[in-house]
Amino acid sequence: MHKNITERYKNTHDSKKHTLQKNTKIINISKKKPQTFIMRTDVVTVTPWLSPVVWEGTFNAELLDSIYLQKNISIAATVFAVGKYTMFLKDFLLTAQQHFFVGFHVHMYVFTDRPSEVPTVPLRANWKLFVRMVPNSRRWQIISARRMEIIQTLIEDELMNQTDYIFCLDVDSRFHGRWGSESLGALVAVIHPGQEFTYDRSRFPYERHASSSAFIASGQGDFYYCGGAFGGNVQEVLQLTTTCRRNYEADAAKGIEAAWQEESHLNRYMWINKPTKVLSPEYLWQDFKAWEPEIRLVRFSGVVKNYAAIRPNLAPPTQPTTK
Ligand SMILES: CC(=O)N[C@H]1[C@@H](OP(=O)(O)OP(=O)(O)OC[C@H]2O[C@@H](n3ccc(=O)[nH]c3=O)[C@H](O)[C@@H]2O)O[C@H](CO)[C@H](O)[C@@H]1O
Ligand SMILES: [Mn+2]
Repeated sequence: MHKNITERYKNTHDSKKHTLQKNTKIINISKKKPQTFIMRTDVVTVTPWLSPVVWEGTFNAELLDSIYLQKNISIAATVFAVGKYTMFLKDFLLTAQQHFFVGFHVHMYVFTDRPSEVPTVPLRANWKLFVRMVPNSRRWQIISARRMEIIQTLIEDELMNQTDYIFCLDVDSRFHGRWGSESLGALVAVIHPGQEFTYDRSRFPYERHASSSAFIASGQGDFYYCGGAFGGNVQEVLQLTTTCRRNYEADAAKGIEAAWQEESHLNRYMWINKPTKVLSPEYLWQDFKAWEPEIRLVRFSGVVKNYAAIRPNLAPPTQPTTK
């Protein structure tokens, strides 16, 4: 791996001025793209547990691709389109072709109760699309939360030892910019766009009832992460989905549903098991929000939708958040 990278960049080095020690694995690319290494100072770029927080301007996409392409990795993605949400599939899939892991092996899993409504879109050469049946439900909360169980089963039955990474994405969204190898990590969370990333954590809409297994006490927690995009390697995402599913079901058996369903359980999980990579809200913005000054590029964004028209039961979110 290092040999090829070194070769790729060796022409950019002035070997007389920058002599690398024999066999060194440190590659001096700062001469080629110095701007890559001027860290952003307007945003958090590393967590207190030393995981990177990925923003435009903090990474070299070409270098990262050259590292990961050599590994011949495969990436699975899941997207659920149950009931009327099939209307979002076309734009989701078309824009994913343009921006999501371009050049990599991508296996896209579409879960739906209406397979006849899955649009036919031209696929890139190294893409595969799989359509899987799932039941509908009378409550959108259950459709959303059951994703954890279905992803757990998918990994157990099909992806383990076959696929390297998986990302689990909301369908009511479109890609607008690169989402690629910079996002890869063992356990990957995305900072929720609706929660101003500068907020005090006491204002985050974590589940605040101690009776729920998604409970996070006031003063605790790191970031508020979104349920609409998360991922990692298949082993880690199996742990995550298994735990969130178990906790969601344990709550349900007690008649409890956390404030934001599986998103609340995901936040609890990510607080206990720190993500090894955190993606900025560039990786899930919302179309109705103006870009904040910190947002230099929106990569993936939720479309504006009429909740009452497309959800099987009611209703816009009732919580006092910007979700
Ligand atoms: C941006 C973001 O992080 N959004 C999260 C947020 O609300 P959202 O308002 O984004 O939730 P949503 O309506 O998009 O539902 C989540 C997802 O469930 C699927 N779906 C839902 C309803 C339905 O009738 N059919 C269907 O297929 C679909 O893939 C959708 O994208 O909170 C939800 C749980 O409270 C989820 O955690 C969402 O991911
Ligand atoms: Mn959504």
